[in-house]
Amino acid sequence: MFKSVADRLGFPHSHHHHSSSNASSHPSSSPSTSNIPTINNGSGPNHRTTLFSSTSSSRAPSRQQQHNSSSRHASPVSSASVAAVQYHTYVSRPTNTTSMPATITTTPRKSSLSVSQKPVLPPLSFHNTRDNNLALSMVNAGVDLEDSSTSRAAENVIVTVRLRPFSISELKAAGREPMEVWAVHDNSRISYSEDYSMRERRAAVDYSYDHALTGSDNELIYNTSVKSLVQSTMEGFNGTVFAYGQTSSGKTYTMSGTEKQPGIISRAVEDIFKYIRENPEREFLLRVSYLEIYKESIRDLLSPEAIDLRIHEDRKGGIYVSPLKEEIVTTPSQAMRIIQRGDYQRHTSSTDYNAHSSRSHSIFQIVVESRERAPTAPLSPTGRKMSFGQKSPSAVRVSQLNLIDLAGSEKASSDIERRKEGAFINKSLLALGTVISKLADHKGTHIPYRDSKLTRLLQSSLSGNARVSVICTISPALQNVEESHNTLKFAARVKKVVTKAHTNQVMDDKALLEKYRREISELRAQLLLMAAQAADGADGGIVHGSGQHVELSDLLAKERLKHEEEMIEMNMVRNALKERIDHLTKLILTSQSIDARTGAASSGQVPMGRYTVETSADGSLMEFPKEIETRLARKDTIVRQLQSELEAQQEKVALMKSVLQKTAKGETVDIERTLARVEMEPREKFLIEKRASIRNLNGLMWQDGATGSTASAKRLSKEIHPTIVAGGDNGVSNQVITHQRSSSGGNHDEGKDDSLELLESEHLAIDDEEEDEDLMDTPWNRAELISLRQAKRELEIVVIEQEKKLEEQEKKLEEMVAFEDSEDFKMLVIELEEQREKILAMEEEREGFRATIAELKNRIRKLDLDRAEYGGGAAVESMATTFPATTVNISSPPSSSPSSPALRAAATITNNSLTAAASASKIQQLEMMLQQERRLRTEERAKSMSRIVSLETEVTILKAEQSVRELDLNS
Ligand SMILES: Nc1ncnc2c1ncn2[C@@H]1O[C@H](COP(=O)(O)OP(=O)(O)OP(=O)(O)O)[C@@H](O)[C@H]1O
Repeated sequence: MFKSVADRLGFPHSHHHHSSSNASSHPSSSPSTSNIPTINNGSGPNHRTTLFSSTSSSRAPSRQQQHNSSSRHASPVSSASVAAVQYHTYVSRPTNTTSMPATITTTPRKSSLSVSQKPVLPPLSFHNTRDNNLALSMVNAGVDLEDSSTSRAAENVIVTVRLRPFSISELKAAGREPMEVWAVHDNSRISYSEDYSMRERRAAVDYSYDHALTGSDNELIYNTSVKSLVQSTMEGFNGTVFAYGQTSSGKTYTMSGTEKQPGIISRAVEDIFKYIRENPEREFLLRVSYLEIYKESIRDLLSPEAIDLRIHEDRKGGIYVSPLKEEIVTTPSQAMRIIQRGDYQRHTSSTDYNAHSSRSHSIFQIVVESRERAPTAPLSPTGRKMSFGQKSPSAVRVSQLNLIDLAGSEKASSDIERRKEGAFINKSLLALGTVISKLADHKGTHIPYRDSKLTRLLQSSLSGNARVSVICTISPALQNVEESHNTLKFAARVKKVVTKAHTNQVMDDKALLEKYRREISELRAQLLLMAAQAADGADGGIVHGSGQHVELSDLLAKERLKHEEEMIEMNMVRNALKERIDHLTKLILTSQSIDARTGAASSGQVPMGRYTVETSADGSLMEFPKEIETRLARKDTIVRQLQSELEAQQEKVALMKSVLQKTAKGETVDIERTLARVEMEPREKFLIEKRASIRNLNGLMWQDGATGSTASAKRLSKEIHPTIVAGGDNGVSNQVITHQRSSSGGNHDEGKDDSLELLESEHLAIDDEEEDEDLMDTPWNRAELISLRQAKRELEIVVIEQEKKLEEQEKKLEEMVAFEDSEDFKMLVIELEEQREKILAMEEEREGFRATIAELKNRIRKLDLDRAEYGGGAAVESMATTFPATTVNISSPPSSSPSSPALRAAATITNNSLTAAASASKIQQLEMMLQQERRLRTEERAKSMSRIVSLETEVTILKAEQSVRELDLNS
């Protein structure tokens, strides 16, 4: 975060300092006059030397630098007045100019400088590359080459105290009427409330700040305390905003806010883009980084896996963190997404005091590069001279905005881990307090920035070249009064710290804006050069005399071919160049591009891809966009592969699950077939992918032919499909298309197999050594072409194999489908239905029998009971009604009944027992019959069941095959 910026902004490590503060934040002091900035007319210490130059000048110029140096430029006093200054020239001035103090003005805005205030420059002259470093060192020494670097007047840190409302838990703890400890007056003073000082008998206190605010309105706090600082960041001055205060006092609420009350960070981001929109005369490049200091170690919130982030200091005293990821942003939403990503990584936990307590200090940084927009240079075929006569581009202004959410100080926590974190937090806040006290003293004593990572990182801002706004948050609760009072004291001390921001101008490759613009220009020039060459070629520049008949015409044909091949290559290069130009142009923001992009965003388009910049250990930007892009692309491919693999696995699991469920339900499933189906799907996908890549390869080889170079296309096609092309002199592309269609499947005409086989054998037979030497001599990269062909061949073979397999499967399926349509199948289904009905009927019958048996058993039991109690007459009677025929036979005729009651009784008993015995045997007989019947039924039922099962199996198989077939057809 501080790396390249600090590097760029280079603050010396001097323990300087500041003009005395006029802050009057002392207890019981009268309202402050601190808002009036100290005016420093430039006699103050000039402690900025921009690091850029020092770093670059100390290095041997790289090839790129050497090359660029020819287009590096330092513009004169007023760029408009010297429109004739050439882009490739730079200004030379006597060396003593470098010792010239920066022009200091009391006007904060750079644009208000008048020409007369600037040092008078000697006439321009041309220089070699080495002189460029001189120009740079002047920038570093604070002398801007276009117009002098602008300084703001020295000013005190802007201090705002924010008293938040009672939280629900505080209200609960305090009962219905919590005591107001603090009273805010005139939006700038804060004192004990009368209530509190009377009840607690406390001596009155009265602090004055730039602003003292209450309530929950984040817009208000942004507008009063931060907005102007963001504005000046856009104008080229560094800005740092931090929230300081006890845990749960409202720092995160202030910096990040909520959905309804967006905090300072998102408002600043919005404002930055608004500024770009409203300033069409400049172009901008924004990049952001986000880090946290957790337990005294630094973590990159945008690249959490990065380890060993360290604070470095360059020779000029600039502080930076490395390695640290910076991402270029082109829309507010992109910036917000990055912040969200970082927030997600941040250490927060629930503590005794705050459910979402920030356990780390976080620093979000936006680096703003900007420059006056040069009118688009007319393109010249010679490239390097393209800017000749143009208005020279101005130097790049670089500034940074740091938005810092500190972790809150707290009393000992009940949780051990929290207590450990708390110790780190308190220690670094103590270090911050000490640094602030020393800075506020203005005694020039040693400032212990190195006591903590936090103070070390804030060193650049606190030691001078930044506008600083501190928001001190306090809780209204009685139990926090001591902590709140400490915060107010800290706020009063900070108020005394004075800083003096100045714009930082860079004319170096470290300003990405400059680098990208230059690259764009160079690419454009290359494009033009190519166009010119192409035009030359088209003019027939290859005709070498005439009259030598056959040999010459041969030569001519060869030359033409070569030329056409060169055209192919040029087309490719041109496309690559255009793409790169497009890409770089997108990164540079102008009011128009922002508008266009917002339009695109609102129509749901993604404006652009990710773009990151990394920093090397020495703080210089290592910018390998292409490498990063390829790395990202590679990563993306891997992710895609993994995703499709995952999907395939998930599908498998789902299928197996459904199979299991079916089996659990007792349904029959053919596991082998299901597995086969599962295995087949990825293969299908693979096949489709392979086909697509073959098409791409073909496309790559043909597309240039289509743009006019038919001869070379023919040659290429000959290389790849000799037999196909051999026959036809015209309609090459048609043939190719036909071939592609037949090989891309879906069309199963007779010719297909033949052509595929032909292709296969052909490819297998082709030997690279035998290839047309002429073609290989073309600008096409020989190795690349060979490997391209190799890849194509391999892919085609794979496709052929896969297609064969597919076809076999299709055949099988067709057979199955045919069977499904056949009479046999219909009969099977009918039979199945009949069997089902039979089983149902049998089951009903069985139920009837069961009822009868139950009835019989009941009666037997009753009979037995009757027999035991009364001899069983009633039972017999009831038996008689049930089985009349048997009863008649068993019972004796009524006429033979004995006359005497005793005899009659005896006879009845005998009769009854006889009847009972008879009916018992009858019952036994019946039961046997019943059992036999039951056995029969069971057997029959088992038979039907097994038949049903086998029929059902067959139906399941058929259905599965049907669906596989559908899948095939669909794919
Ligand atoms: N001005 C305010 N208006 C309304 N609610 C607020 C305000 N300030 C803070 N809060 C609420 O108080 C609670 C604590 O605030 P916050 O998390 O911002 O504290 P913090 O100082 O960041 O604490 P820590 O140092 O533990 O992270 C949150 O629920 C927050 O929404």
